Amino acid sequence: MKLLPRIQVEGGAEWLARTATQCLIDEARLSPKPGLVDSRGNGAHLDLSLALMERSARSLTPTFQALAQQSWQRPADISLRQTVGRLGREGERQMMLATDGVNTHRGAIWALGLLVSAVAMLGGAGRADAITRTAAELAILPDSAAPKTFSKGLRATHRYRVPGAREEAQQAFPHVMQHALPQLRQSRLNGSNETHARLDALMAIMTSLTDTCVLSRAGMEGLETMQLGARAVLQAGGSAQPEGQRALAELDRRMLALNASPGGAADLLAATLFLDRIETPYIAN
Ligand SMILES: CC(C)(COP(=O)(O)OP(=O)(O)OC[C@H]1O[C@@H](n2cnc3c(N)ncnc32)[C@H](O[C@H]2O[C@H](COP(=O)(O)OP(=O)(O)OP(=O)(O)O)[C@@H](O)[C@H]2O)[C@@H]1O)[C@@H](O)C(=O)NCCC(=O)NCCS
Ligand SMILES: Nc1ncnc2[nH]cnc12
Repeated sequence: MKLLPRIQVEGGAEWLARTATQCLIDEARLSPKPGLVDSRGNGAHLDLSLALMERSARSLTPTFQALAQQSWQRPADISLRQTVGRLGREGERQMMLATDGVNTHRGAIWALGLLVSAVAMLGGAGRADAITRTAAELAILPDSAAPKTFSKGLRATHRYRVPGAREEAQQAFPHVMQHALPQLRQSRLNGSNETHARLDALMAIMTSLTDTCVLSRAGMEGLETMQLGARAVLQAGGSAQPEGQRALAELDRRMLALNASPGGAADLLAATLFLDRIETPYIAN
């Protein structure tokens, strides 16, 4: 009997890590995604492939597991923020080792890492709104050990005066909670299959995210192309409809012509799939 809490932590952490990894793999395989790596190919990327994305996702399971173990039933305070930051950076190192130095999942480690920690902080369960609020409590705490380097994302948020990955988490993931999760579930209710429902959820994120990957590669023209194109897909009834499929193919063509890839939106789709599974775990296993 005395061992039960320990078993709960270990079993819960292992399940959360496996689920987070699977959501990264599901996101990578989902097709057709505009500009992104998917089952068809490399999208706008010269240095990425589906095999590399999957290898990267698998390299992150121990990071997610450690995040869950260390966060179990702990409050959002500086001590936990430091632990999560250290584990997140160690995860980035593992990812770079697995990919020979290609940045596949930096934004995903941030978003899913915070969400895995938040579920654990809540004792291994919880509704999506409580989880994202808890993740935000952690994300707004100062990261004293952060390197003082200027990342591509930071440069884009300053240049275009827009929010990026940091703000998305600090605001409790509005693109997941207000756009992607409702769209995922509405498309399922409308009778769409899982692939179309997930593509629609991705479109819902892309209608308004200021994705710093797109901004870095293709500027404001790329961002507007992404947002307008995603709106056109949803206005045509979504990716299950022939007109929506035509709009999606057109968006893919335009994103490739601009060398634009919405890596941040892809990360938030993985985060959406994760929260969806936490709320309905029978889908996952
Ligand atoms: C706070 C951090 C997220 C650091 O953020 P920052 O903006 O300073 O740094 P970036 O390195 O740019 O990483 C941000 C990544 O987040 C994704 N993203 C972009 N826009 C948004 C958005 N609006 N909302 C949410 N997420 C967003 C995106 O990740 C994806 O793209 C990556 C590939 O990007 P890039 O390297 O630019 O690649 P290419 O365009 O292909 O480059 P080239 O080929 O042209 O060279 C890929 O990783 C996707 O995941 C952004 O890149 C956070 O990372 C941090 O502080 N971490 C420290 C550790 C920590 O505290 N962790 C705690 C939780 S575990
Ligand atoms: N499918 C994908 N393609 C390119 N970059 C990504 N970042 C996260 N998922 C991605």
